[in-house]
Parts: sequence; C-alpha cells; structure tokens
Amino acid sequence: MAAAMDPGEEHTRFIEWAQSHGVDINGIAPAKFKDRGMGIVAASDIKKGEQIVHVRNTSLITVAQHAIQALKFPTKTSIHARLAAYLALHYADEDCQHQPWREVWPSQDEFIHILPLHWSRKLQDLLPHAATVLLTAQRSNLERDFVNIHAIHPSIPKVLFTYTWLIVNTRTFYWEYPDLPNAHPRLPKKRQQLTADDCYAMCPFMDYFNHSDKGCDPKADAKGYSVTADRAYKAGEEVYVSYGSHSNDFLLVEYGFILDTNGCDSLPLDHLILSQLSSEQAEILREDGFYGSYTLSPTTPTICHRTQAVVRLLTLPSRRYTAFVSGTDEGVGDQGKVNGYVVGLLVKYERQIMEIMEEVEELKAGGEVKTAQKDTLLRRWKQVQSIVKTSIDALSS
Ligand SMILES: C[S@@+](CC[C@H](N)C(=O)[O-])C[C@H]1O[C@@H](n2cnc3c(N)ncnc32)[C@H](O)[C@@H]1O
Repeated sequence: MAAAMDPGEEHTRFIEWAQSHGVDINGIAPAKFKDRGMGIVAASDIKKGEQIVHVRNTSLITVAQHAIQALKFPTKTSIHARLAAYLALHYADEDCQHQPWREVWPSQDEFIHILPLHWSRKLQDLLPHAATVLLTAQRSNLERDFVNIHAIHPSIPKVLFTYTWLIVNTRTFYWEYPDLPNAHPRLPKKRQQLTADDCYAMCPFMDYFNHSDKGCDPKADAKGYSVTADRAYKAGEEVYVSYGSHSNDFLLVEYGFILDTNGCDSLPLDHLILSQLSSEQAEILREDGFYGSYTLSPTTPTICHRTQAVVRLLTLPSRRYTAFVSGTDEGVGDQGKVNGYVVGLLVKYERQIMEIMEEVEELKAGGEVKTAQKDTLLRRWKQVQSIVKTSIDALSS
C-alpha cells in the first residue's frame, strides 16, 4: 500500500513537539495511508535489532501524574475512565500541554465510520457472535465508566466522554506502573490493586504504529517505552507493532479493522455448542472446569482441548469422557466421532452464514449504513465462511 511520506503540517508540528518531549526517533517517520489513517514507515533502511524509537516515561500520560491524581476520582473508577475523563476535561483547552499530540488523533467522525460501537443497530445485529459478545462488554464498560465519571464531573457530555474513552481504548499501551522516579508517592501502594485491565498509558508517537500479527514487540521498562526492529526494513516499508495475539473479531470491535491474514484468528464455537448441553451436562462441565471458551484454530484446523472434552461428553458414554478429561486416555480412538460431530455443527453454521451474508449484501449503503462499514462486515463474514469451509474439509478427511 502506497503511503504519503509527508502527511501534513500538524504531523510535522507534532514530531517537533515529540522530539522536545523525550521521544527519540531513529530512521522512521509517520505516513498517511489510504485505508488505515496514519502509520509508521522506515525513512531509511533499518537493520534487524536497531532501536527505532524510545519514549521517556515522563512523556507518558498515566494516572500516576499529579494532574490526574488531583482530580480525586473515587477508588472504584477504572484507569480507562480516569484517562478518558482527564482528556475530556482538557478537550477545549487550546493551551493544553498535549495540544500538538491531540491534533494528530483521529476525529470523532473517523471513529463513527470504523468502530462497531457507532454502527447502526441493523449492522450491529449482523456481527459474528464473538464480535457481538465483545461489543456488549465494551458498551457496558463504557456505560459503567460514564456513570462513575458523570457523578463527579457532570459537565462532561456523554458524546465527548465516548470519544475520549475510545481514544484511550485504541491508543494506549500496556504499562505496569513501575515505581517511576516522578510518580506520585502513593502509587506503589496502589499498584498492588491494579489488574491487567488497569495497566494503561498513553504514549506519544508510539500510538502512530499500526498493528500486525507479526510486528515489532513494544517494550516497557521503568525508563519508558521502546521499539526495536523485529527484522530488516527497506526505506518506505511500513513498520508495524503487534498489539497482542488478537482475533479479527477483537480487532474489529476494539480497533475498527480486520487483518486480511491473521495467524491469531480463531473461530469461537460457544454459540454452536452451549445450546446443545442439557443442564446436567453443563453442571458437569462447570465442575470439571470445561464450560465454555470452545474454539477452532483456523491455520491447521484444530479443535481445542476444551472442545474435545465437551464433544466427548455430548457424544460418548460418560466413562470415556471422564477418562479423557482425567488424562488416563488421550481419546485417539474416539477422534473420528468427535470430528464428525463438529463437522455436523459447522455444516449447519455454514448455512446460517450464507443467509447472514445475503442480509448484509441487501443492506442499502448510504444514510445510517456506511459503505466502508458494510464492506468490513462482509469481509469478516467471508473470512468466517472460509475458516468454516476449510475446517469442514480438514475434519472430514
Ligand atoms: C494506535 S492507532 C494507530 C495509528 C492510527 N492508524 C492513526 O491514524 O492514528 C490504532 C488505530 O489504527 C488503525 N489500525 C491499526 N492497525 C491497523 C491495520 N493493520 N489495518 C487497518 N487499520 C489499522 C485502527 O483504526 C486502530 O484503531
């Protein structure tokens, strides 16, 4: 994909600001892409192992900062909500120290086009099941955070909070809150109460990198963030980081895009399997720790161990299920029966997929359904269809 090396004045201003705020940039530059906003390209040839950017910890936005601590959020307020509220409270402040950085963030309008949270109900209802589950959780986290923030900062409008909450959602990095030299003295104590969901920091320039399943791995330590080239790059090539091992349903809901090839993609099977269970079977699986989270990995279609267990409970005498989950029998002799059962589920699902794709295709683009949204949804269904087809073939042979 061709990229414009000179993406515009606001980006030039931001780079100058970043360099004077503890961001060391080496051999890379921001560039504008047709289909994914900004990204990072190699400005010159880069060798594998070269450090291409370092961002000093004092340039991050974290809840350890005095300006955020001073807002005195109740303890139950999530880190996500605190960061979003801080950004919202300073949104209209043109003298804000982060102004040049904010100018290069996506607009509310861009989010409306790409993020399923903003899609019309018609389109949301046609998302794959796994994406619907993620979207429901996202909506409820946003609602919870808004209610908590509204109670103490009623002046923040919901539309603005939603925007800054999504900025935080799409542009933060995992940050373990090491005991920063400049951190608030109370932070080390609080750190023990933080869960992985709380460990967010906003990091200037790092948030230009787009995601790939095989990209550079950003590293954080007490001094800040850095990215090292995972391989050699030729000048002009896009340099990606990996946001984590995420399926396309996750990327779609949380970030508003899907990858054409994604080694971390998966097909969740819960919606096909859980409805087949009697209440006794569900109880047995809960007791054995095998209830739910059934997936099929598409690369070499593999039924995960949990699915192997549940299908054995559904199709075999109970002693054979028990032998499998206790590990006394690897269950090789029953594999054909297990595969056959999964194929039966997938064949039914394949028919549903075709019907859903027809519904998506029939939606008129324009008005509340945008062409790009419809195209993304159709592309995702085609991927799901292809995973299902490949799996049926592989498991039937
Ligand atoms: C951390 S930002 C990366 C910079 C962003 N592209 C920008 O214009 O500022 C994350 C957002 O970039 C976009 N993005 C990241 N990786 C992408 C990819 N591989 N393909 C398409 N869009 C991507 C998504 O919109 C995502 O929400």
